[in-house]
Amino acid sequence: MNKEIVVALAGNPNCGKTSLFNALTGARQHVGNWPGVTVEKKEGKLKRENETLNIVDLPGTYSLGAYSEDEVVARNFILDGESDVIINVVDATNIERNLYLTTQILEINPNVIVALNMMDEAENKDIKIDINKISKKLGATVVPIVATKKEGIDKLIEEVIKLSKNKKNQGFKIDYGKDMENQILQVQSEISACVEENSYPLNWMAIKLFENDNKIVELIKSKSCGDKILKKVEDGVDIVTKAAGYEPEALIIDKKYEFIGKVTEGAIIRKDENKDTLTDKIDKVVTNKWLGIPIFAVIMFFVYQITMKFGNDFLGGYVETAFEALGEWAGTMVPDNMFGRFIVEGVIGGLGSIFPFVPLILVMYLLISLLEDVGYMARAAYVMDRFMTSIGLHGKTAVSMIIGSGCNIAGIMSTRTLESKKDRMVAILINPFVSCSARLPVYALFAGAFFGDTNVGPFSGAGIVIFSLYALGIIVAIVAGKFLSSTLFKGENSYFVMELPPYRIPTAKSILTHMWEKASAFVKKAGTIIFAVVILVFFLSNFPLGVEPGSAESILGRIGGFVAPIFKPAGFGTWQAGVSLVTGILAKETVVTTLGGIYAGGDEGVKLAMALKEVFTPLSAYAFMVMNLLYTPCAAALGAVKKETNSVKWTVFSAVYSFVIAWVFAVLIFQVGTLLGL
Ligand SMILES: Nc1nc2c(ncn2[C@@H]2O[C@H](COP(=O)(O)OP(=O)(O)OP(=O)(O)O)[C@@H](O)[C@H]2O)c(=O)[nH]1
Ligand SMILES: [Mg+2]
Repeated sequence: MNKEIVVALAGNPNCGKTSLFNALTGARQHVGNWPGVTVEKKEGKLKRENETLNIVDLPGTYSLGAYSEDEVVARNFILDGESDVIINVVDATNIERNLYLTTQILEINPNVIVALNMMDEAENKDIKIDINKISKKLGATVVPIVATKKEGIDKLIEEVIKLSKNKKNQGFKIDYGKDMENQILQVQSEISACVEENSYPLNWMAIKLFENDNKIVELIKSKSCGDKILKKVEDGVDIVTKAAGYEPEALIIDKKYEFIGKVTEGAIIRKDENKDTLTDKIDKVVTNKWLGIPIFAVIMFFVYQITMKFGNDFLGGYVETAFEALGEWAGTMVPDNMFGRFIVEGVIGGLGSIFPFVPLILVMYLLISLLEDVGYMARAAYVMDRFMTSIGLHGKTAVSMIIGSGCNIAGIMSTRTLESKKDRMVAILINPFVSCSARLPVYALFAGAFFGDTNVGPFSGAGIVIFSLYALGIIVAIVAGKFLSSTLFKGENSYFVMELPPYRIPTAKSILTHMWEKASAFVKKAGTIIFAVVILVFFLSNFPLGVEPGSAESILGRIGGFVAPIFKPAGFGTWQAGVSLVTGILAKETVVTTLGGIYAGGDEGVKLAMALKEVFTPLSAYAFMVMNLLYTPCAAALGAVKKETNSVKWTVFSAVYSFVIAWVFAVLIFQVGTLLGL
């Protein structure tokens, strides 16, 4: 049997690596039109005749001198020589800058095929590229592709297999000039004299030492004669600095760009370089200093309006009717005993209370992935970013918050792009305040019941309420972030300018893929954790045997009764609300299924929304929604906090401090509201 060919996909952020990965392997990894979407490596297989290619999608990186966790993943994979061939994905509209990484990769591993991606965009922009010329001067095969349309993929695979059978050992060398080369040689021989086994090419290690590359410096330090080598480097730095007028670190970068200049010279012809593109024109407005944030707010306002009107009132209505009919039908079919009630009240009542909200979640995801794929979300992150940097928070935090508005777990994971540990901790701890899609059903249920009939002009009152919660979540996150970073996580402000991708017309396929992903993720969640909670709630509300099912005397009632007093000052001190918040920690959707399960046990045919109107007022309902917005993250999100912080202490902190903040807000809203006579 043939050995698998390991192929790494490396390239700058947002150049289309994951799109290519999906095209090669048939996977459905998340693609998004902004930098930093992929934060960990993903593997997939591709079979071609009698070859098996093991393709590895890596996070994007501008260079191999990486600092943030996602970049380190890419860097280590390339440096550790784990791949037979590296496909270096290069954005054809931005070749010069992308080639900087290419030169770095080639220096460590000459087995590189350049996949010149986004050829369609280059064509649209009238960029003419002489591929042969570039390929020849670079000394690597260049294959033009369009990852999203699977163009050029076959040729690419062919070249990869060809190279894997005929691997190069050496071959790429940039001339750093006489003085520099001389010093590199000397350090090189110093290394070879005393470091017995070398994991990397000597020449490369010497260059990295002059580049002051952390990892290699550390590696050398760990050797017995490390100090001697580093002294040699230090001397070399002085000599080169004197001769060249500037430090080797800068000189090496310079020479790389000089090389890139030669590679691209006469091979790329651009038209109208100074003309403002449409992207520039739109950006002047949407990233405007004063208009940026209001525009973002207006867009999100409409997202929640459409979500409520179309997703909830329109589509959700059908699902609800279907489940009601199912419940009625099942009611006539099942025996009149515990089992029958389990089916009708437990399963259909419980799960049936959440399914009408599925279209709502999907519509929101549809809108968010549209905004993401078009490139707007990157602008939203950019304007929020500017604001957050201005109050002393790290920029990339905004990106993780925007990703968190789909799912906090993804948001928390995306903080891997933050370089400083302190910034990252802050970003992780505040992420759950940003409202995620799992909390939407809770809002939709309550906002629909209490504010559904109030319209403000053409706008849905429930939609406005939900938008206000989203905005509140972001504000609380920012304030908490400011607080944490000026108390527990004091540190230097790191500066970061976000790169804006061009606007792109999203493909129907990518949007549908997102939808499909979300829908199947939801079905999976409904079939596992949510279903488990539904069953648990049913049994706990029916035991001990002999009590009135779903009463305060049941086990469920007693658990709820135990926590309920805490929420009395917030206006929802019922055992039912209390217990739903407890189960909500398992998965936020189960707040709805728990209430559904409990109130389905009451009067025949009473709809959940009706039942809630008996026990909540609009004010206490709003306080309850705010509680849901801000309190303890769900178990899976806490799991992500644990994984990313690697600390039980901070995970517990995250669970507790958000609960306290949520409680304070809920109580304040209820008490102040009551004083105002609401
Ligand atoms: N027009 C066009 N768009 C493309 C092509 N390849 C990728 N894209 C788009 O470019 C954006 C980025 O694609 P990704 O595949 O997520 O890029 P990536 O390199 O994995 O990005 P990171 O994981 O953030 O580093 C998405 O909006 C894609 O739809 C292409 O060949 N042509
Ligand atoms: Mg990616």
